[in-house]
Amino acid sequence: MSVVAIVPAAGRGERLGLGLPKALALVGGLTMVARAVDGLVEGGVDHVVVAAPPGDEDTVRAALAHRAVQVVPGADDRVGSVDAALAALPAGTEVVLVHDAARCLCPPAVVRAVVDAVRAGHRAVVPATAVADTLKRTDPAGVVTATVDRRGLAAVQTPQGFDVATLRAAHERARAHRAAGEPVTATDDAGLAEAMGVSVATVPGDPRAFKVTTPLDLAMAEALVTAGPA
Ligand SMILES: Nc1ccn([C@@H]2O[C@H](COP(=O)(O)OP(=O)(O)OP(=O)(O)O)[C@@H](O)[C@H]2O)c(=O)n1
Ligand SMILES: C[C@](O)(CO)[C@H](O)COP(=O)(O)O
Repeated sequence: MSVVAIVPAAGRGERLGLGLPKALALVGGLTMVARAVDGLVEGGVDHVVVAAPPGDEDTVRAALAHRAVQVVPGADDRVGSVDAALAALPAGTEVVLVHDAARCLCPPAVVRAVVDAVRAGHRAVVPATAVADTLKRTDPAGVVTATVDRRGLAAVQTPQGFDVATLRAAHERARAHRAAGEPVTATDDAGLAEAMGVSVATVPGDPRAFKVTTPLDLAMAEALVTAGPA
């Protein structure tokens, strides 16, 4: 059974603020996109398709030197970037993972757990962690209006895994909504599958699979790599 990973890496990294696409930022001397791809391959993925910032495809290819990956131009948002990579999936793909380049320290064990759960028959699988903070709703002025019961809530990471037909159908549906002028509000691929009524299973996530979003996250990633395997 062929396992292919799509790596959305086309974001501009505005919140990181380095003036370069986030996937090309270095963590321990290696780009985030290269670290993300290496973790996927170590986790048993057979082939990787990377969605690069349009115009930066060659830079991303150079960052991935010696790795057998396909690089395609991404799009204006994450859903579009994943959709662009989906169009490039090789024939014979059965399990497909979608994994943020920005979650570059995700342990290979999480990748394996997601793949195993799809192979076990789940159409959609996400790594999930417990929510540690108390959650509040606020009004536009920032005043708390309610405390949210966090029991039963989970923070969801990537890689997210799907049987290929499910992910294709979810993105076809999103594309059709967009073509009809309707907004697509899902912030992850599992959300697109949920919108079609697909049941999404969870496997345990890992704190090291955190998304590098801000300069503090980058400093934490650097510190983790310097500290070595935990
Ligand atoms: N048009 C986009 C936007 C995001 N992504 C990817 O989706 C993942 C999660 O996105 P995020 O962390 O929000 O990255 P950025 O969009 O780069 O962040 P920012 O909003 O700060 O610019 C990242 O690996 C990013 O490269 C993508 O492939 N295409
Ligand atoms: C896909 C994701 O990483 C799952 O937690 C997350 O939704 C991406 O969010 P962003 O809006 O692209 O930062």
